[in-house]
Amino acid sequence: MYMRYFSRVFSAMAGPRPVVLSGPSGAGKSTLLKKLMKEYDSVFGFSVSHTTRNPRPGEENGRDYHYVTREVMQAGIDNGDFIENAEFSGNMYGTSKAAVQDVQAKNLICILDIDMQGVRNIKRTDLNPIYISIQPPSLEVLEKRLRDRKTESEESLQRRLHAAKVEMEFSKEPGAFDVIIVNDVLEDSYGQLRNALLEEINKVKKINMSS
Ligand SMILES: Nc1ncnc2c1ncn2[C@@H]1O[C@H](COP(=O)(O)OP(=O)(O)OP(=O)(O)O)[C@@H](O)[C@H]1O
Ligand SMILES: Nc1nc2c(ncn2[C@@H]2O[C@H](COP(=O)(O)O)[C@@H](O)[C@H]2O)c(=O)[nH]1
Repeated sequence: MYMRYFSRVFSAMAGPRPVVLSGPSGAGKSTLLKKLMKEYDSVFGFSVSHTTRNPRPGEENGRDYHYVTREVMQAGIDNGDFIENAEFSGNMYGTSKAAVQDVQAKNLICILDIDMQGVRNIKRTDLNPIYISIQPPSLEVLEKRLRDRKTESEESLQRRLHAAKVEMEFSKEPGAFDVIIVNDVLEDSYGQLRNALLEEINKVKKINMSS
């Protein structure tokens, strides 16, 4: 009930439509969204999620994630601070209301990088984002990318590959996503992502120019 009320407040603010990027771990979501935010730094803002997983080398608290303990995360969830949350590969993840609000307050397009549980939960709110699925060319390519990234233990990698099969099936459900991008050649995929968002990008640019 409260979640719906809060979401309605978001919609009523009538800023640009948020964007949800989802798809299997290792498909290339962060790679693509980093390119997008580099090219359009005054157009997009990243919704910084909370997670209980440890930071990877190069990741920064408050920029990539808010790294918290299970106790802190659970307390936030119980307090109603999150729009959605999920358990993924042995860790908790969630989008706080503040994370989205911070971006929307700047009139930027808010990008959420979330798993399929997050997509299902966001669909129950009035956030009304554009849903984009980033898919790998195949499970074999995905495994190679995840192994080459060298961020996962063998156990975590196997969990992520298992989840990936479910995520790949989910993307085929009618109406699950507005756009599906198979991330094979990075520049091609990036072009498709940019095209899919061009209308929203131009809206924000226009608003920024007139203010
Ligand atoms: N088109 C591509 N061709 C080759 N390698 C790619 C391509 N896109 C991404 N990669 C590489 O694949 C790996 C996984 O990409 P990335 O970390 O962006 O995936 P992700 O979907 O954000 O994963 P996670 O959900 O686990 O954060 C990275 O090492 C990245 O450099
Ligand atoms: N439901 C949510 N999923 C999230 C959130 N933040 C990230 N994610 C997804 O988790 C997996 C793993 O991410 P990683 O950084 O550990 O590789 C990936 O699919 C992300 O999209 C969130 O707030 N909610």
